[in-house]
This record gives sequence, C-alpha cells and structure tokens, in this order.
Amino acid sequence: MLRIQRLTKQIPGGPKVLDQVSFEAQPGDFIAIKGSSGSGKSMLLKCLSLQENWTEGSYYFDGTDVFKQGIMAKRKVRQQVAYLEEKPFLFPTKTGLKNVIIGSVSQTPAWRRWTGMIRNDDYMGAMEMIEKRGLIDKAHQKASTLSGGERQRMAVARALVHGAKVIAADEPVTGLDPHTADQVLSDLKALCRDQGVIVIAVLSQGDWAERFADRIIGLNAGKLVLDVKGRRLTEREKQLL
Ligand SMILES: Nc1ncnc2c1ncn2[C@@H]1O[C@H](COP(=O)(O)OP(=O)(O)OP(=O)(O)O)[C@@H](O)[C@H]1O
Repeated sequence: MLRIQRLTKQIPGGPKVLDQVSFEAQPGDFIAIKGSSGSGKSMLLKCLSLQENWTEGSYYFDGTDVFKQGIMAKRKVRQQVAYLEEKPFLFPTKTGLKNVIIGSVSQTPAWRRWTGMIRNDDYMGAMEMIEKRGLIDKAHQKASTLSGGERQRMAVARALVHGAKVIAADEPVTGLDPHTADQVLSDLKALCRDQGVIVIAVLSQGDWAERFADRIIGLNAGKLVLDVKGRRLTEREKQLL
C-alpha cells in the first residue's frame, strides 16, 4: 500500500535531516516512530504526507510511483495521507461538525473551505464519523471549547471524512492525561483493526508505542536504526535511539 525507498531530505544550505530511510506499510498497520529530539520524526511524517518536498527517494502509494505519475498522484497522497500535528488546527469559532465538514488545508480545495458549502450528504457523513469517534455530544460545540483529546479525535474524524487512508499523527498524546491518551490511541487502533487504516504515529514518550503499535521504527540523526515488529524494545535497542 505504501512503500518509501531511500527517502532523503536535505535542508537547502543545511543538514541532511533524513538519510536513506526505507520502509513499507500495509492496511491495518499501526506503526510507532521513536527517536530523540531532532532525529527527524516530524520530518518523516511531513514527507510521507508531501507537506515537505523530498530531496531524493522513491514513493509508491497504492500501486503508483508517486513521483513518476505527476500531479494527480501527489494530490491523491495529500488527500489520503493526513498529517495531524501535535495540536491539530481547528477553526476555533466554528463547531466541531463544521470543522469536520470543511476539512483541513491539505485535504480540501481552498474554494470549498472558503465558501463553506455543505451538501446534505456531507452533513450526514460528518455526523456519522463524529458519532463513531464517540463525539456526538460535542458536534455542535465550538472547537475552542474542546479538550485536547476531543480535538485529536475530531481531527481524525475530519481526516477520514475527507478520504484519509493513512493517519500520520505527530505526538498525538503528548500533553494528554493517561486516560485520555489511552482513549485516543485505542480509537486509532480500532481504525486499523476495523477499517484497515494505516496509522503512523510519533510516540516518543512513555511506553505508548510498545502498548499500541504492531511495529516500532526508530530514527537517530535522520537514519532508520530500528524496525521491530510485535515485541517490546530491548534495553540495547532503546540505547540506539
Ligand atoms: N525548515 C527547516 N529548516 C532547517 N532545519 C530544519 C527544518 N525543519 C526541520 N529542521 C531540522 O531537522 C531536524 C529534524 O527535525 P524534526 O522536527 O523532524 O525532529 P523531531 O525528531 O520531530 O524532533 P522533536 O522530537 O523535538 O519534535 C532538526 O534538527 C530540525 O532542526
């Protein structure tokens, strides 16, 4: 479904922040990314969602060689690989529902966001997705009043409504209390299991990666130094990060 080969990102006139990173992911995978500060975790997610240009490398998405196929293939990746920042942006004065309908900058065309046009189907689809995320009683609440965990889950609902097949979540549980963090990650895990969504999440703190991910990828100074499936990291492996 998603395969990256030798992804390299060089900041113009600056350092190489990703260096020959390769891995692949299949529907239903929950992959955690770990690594120390500055190791390139956020940059990896931004490159996966094409928020950042690549310096080198090949990207195969859903059977397509993205960089050989041109603009339509890139548009598909931008729509289907949703990048969620640590604190996803929601229009604060609009309701959760309206935010979900409008969509994020990378997934929804500008004209749609500015006109805010809503079809009946959009409304029903958004409400259904919000309900599935357990937020039905928050749908009509202004986004500025949602808690950190509710914002995360609302942003996931928004991404899915607009066609996301991959959720690239950057520190989705940082700053959340343990109960809320558990809820956010359980929700993401259910998406993998029930809908075949791929989740690639930076989970650098605590043991969230070990508890929720099927696989842990480790970065150190932009290089992939670990790719461990179905088990906890050993002490020696932790020291590589
Ligand atoms: N636009 C940029 N210009 C220059 N350097 C950049 C730019 N974006 C990222 N970097 C550098 O690339 C490196 C990797 O950044 P990245 O944000 O991916 O790290 P990270 O592993 O997510 O760190 P943290 O855990 O602190 O968020 C860092 O050294 C950062 O300073």
